[in-house]
Amino acid sequence: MASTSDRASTYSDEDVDMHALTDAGQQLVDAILSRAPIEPIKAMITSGAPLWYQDDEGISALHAAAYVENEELVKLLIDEGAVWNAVDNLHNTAGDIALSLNNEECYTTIRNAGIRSELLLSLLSSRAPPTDSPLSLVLKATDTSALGSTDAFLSSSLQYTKDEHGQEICLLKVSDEEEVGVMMGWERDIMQNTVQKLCADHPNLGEGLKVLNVGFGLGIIDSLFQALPTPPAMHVIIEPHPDVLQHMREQGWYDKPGIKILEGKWQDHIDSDELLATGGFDVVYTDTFSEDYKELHKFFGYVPDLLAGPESRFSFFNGLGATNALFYDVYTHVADLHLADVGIDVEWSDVDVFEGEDDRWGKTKEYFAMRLYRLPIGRMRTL
Ligand SMILES: C[S@@+](CC[C@H](N)C(=O)[O-])C[C@H]1O[C@@H](n2cnc3c(N)ncnc32)[C@H](O)[C@@H]1O
Repeated sequence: MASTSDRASTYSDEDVDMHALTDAGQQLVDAILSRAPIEPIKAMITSGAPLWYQDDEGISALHAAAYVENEELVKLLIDEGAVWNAVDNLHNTAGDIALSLNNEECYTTIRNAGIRSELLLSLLSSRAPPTDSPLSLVLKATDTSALGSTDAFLSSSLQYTKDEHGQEICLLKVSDEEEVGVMMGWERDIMQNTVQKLCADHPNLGEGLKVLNVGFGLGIIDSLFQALPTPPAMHVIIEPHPDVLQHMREQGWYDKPGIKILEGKWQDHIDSDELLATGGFDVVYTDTFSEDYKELHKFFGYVPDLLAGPESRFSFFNGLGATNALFYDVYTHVADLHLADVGIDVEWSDVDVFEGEDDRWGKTKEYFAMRLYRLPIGRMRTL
């Protein structure tokens, strides 16, 4: 058996400090799970028990407080700097636990902490923090694969094909083993509902709307715009991917009347004279790929200049964070607040994207795990 002095020589001071910290973190989690009174818990936090600690199952103090549904403690932990978006080994945040227990107060406290933190990060990143700042982790695309980097995506090849249900799909080959759907047929309902809400009662529908769509993909939304009772008077599509442009050529999109295709990224065209000379659009929609929230936020800043007037409408594919209920809710609220900042008020509605077909789209649908899609329709606020 090793003597105390042997052990002391085996561990460095840093190891001992780390052990002391993780012990204190574990004691805090255990105390919360055993519903200890709040005063001793406060004392543990004051004496340095780390709120970032997660046990072998990934449970943090905040997860524990959500499990025991202690609203006061959830507030205290958030105020003390608990990490709102830490996930346990089952990929659940504390907010997901509160949601599964129907505890609205705990859930809202954690969700609002997420919204505050994302708004702060976005403010900081708009003032250009160093690119390696840990602060911009959530808003910055750290993924340099074709899934998270536009440059890598644009130099990867895409394949238009049909799935086993006969639906057209557009696939991106990420590696020899993995293919990801850039656009899948299950999104058709979302696109249909979006076009309905953007166009059906638009006062200019009868004379043909002026439409701008960013990102062609399968052309689902563009085909729906073309199928309106009066086809658009002007229909501009911005698309950068060479394989998508080739597909558009093969499908005759370049020859359709009223269609103008701007080849390139929206970032290349958005403040060009060509777009601004249109005098504004009745409808603007954007649904790109491999871009993070920061790019969408930038796009929001151009929308007021793109819209023709108070009847004009804007929508975007609201898919960020949609692998997790809390993240999806946070991104939806952050988008709502950022659009309000540029003078656009959003009406949200729900589209049920499952309709009892949970596994119909298999792995390719993993990026959208929510049952309800939150559909945004924005309009310029009138004074
Ligand atoms: C998900 S698909 C759009 C699907 C489309 N809404 C539909 O109804 O079929 C995304 C498209 O955005 C394009 N894209 C990616 N980055 C872009 C960018 N920066 N500017 C414009 N389009 C972009 C992709 O090449 C792809 O064609």
